[in-house]
Amino acid sequence: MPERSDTPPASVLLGNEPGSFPHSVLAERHPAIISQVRDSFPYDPERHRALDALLASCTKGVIEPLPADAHDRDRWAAWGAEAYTGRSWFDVPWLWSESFFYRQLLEAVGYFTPGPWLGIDPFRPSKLAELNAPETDEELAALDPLAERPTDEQDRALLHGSLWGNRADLGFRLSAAQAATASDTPPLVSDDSETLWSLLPPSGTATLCLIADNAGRELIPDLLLIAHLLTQGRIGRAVLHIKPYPYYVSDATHADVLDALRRLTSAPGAAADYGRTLWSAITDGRLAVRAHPFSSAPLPYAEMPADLRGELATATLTVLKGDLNYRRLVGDRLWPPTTPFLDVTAYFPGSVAALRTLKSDVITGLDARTEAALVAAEGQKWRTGGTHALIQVRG
Ligand SMILES: O=P(O)(O)OC[C@H]1O[C@](O)(CO)[C@@H](O)[C@@H]1O
Repeated sequence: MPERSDTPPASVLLGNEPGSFPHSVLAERHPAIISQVRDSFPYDPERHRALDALLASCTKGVIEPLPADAHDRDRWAAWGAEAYTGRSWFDVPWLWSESFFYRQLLEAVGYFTPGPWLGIDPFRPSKLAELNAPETDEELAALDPLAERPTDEQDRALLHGSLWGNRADLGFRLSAAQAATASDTPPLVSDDSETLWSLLPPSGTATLCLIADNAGRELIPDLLLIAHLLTQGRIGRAVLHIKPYPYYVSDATHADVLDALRRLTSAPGAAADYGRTLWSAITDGRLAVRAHPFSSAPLPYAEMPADLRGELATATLTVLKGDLNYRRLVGDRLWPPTTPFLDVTAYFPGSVAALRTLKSDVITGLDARTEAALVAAEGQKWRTGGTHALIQVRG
């Protein structure tokens, strides 16, 4: 059972308010993603017809059921599909709507259907383009001078690399944390990194669960951070939670982990050392990769199943990456920004940290002065622009 919190729940975000960010995601972003997917591979007419049907459904229609023989139909029923089928995508919880959209998109392209498209990730071309971009080379080259710096600087740079990587911007250059935003408000709106480091002393015994977000230029710095923590003895073991199937365009799957590892091991200089550290940690069991079905559930983590709760309870620290995981961690609700992070995560089965750039309206744990400065400088744009970030920890 979740631990009690005295904070009354705020309203769950829906997508039915024109002009709001959730509405724009459903009304504009989802159709654009369907177009992008159409162009990613030479899909056959049947796949195009299924994409046409999904486009009509998600813009003007209602939520359709999964096929009767879908392998995960019962799971989605337990996650709410029975209650939401037949309703407008805009009138059910936004988190649910968005998550089910990606499930139906995979249905449309035959990802789960025996045949030629089985297991073909429609987002793989864009993920690979990002992984192989010259910017990634530059960012990996920055690891060479970093290797000469004192350990505490490396700690900080790699933590910030993982944090800002969520903006698809590897930030392990030491200046990243000071980079100015458009309004000159601080890039980090909340910074509990000292608590985070205090939870991982270099004793070699800690277990880290890292619940990953995006592939490519976010996953690379996540992996670098894990390699660094293992090398420094701040952790003895890590479990990397990834998605069981392609999700939210760029979310990391096991194939993406393997692509990222190969990218590291084939790079020149220090990057390859990190790659080899990770490769041997996987082969000797110090780094495990796990694709729990709940990783792509349309539900907050407060509703996580008992097996996952048990697993996270044994971790020294669980780090959740990214915006979507943050929404799921604190509940996808329009909290007053000063709602204590400790209250809304009181249910979590162990120490937990969020590393997130701000890309949706949900926010907790701000002090009143920070919130006032952000609003004065940017109105409400700071919530969704991706130019601000946070490190929040419940020890
Ligand atoms: O990759 P991240 O950081 O989880 O961000 C994904 C975010 O993108 C959106 O899908 C649309 O902007 C948000 O709903 C979601 O929170």
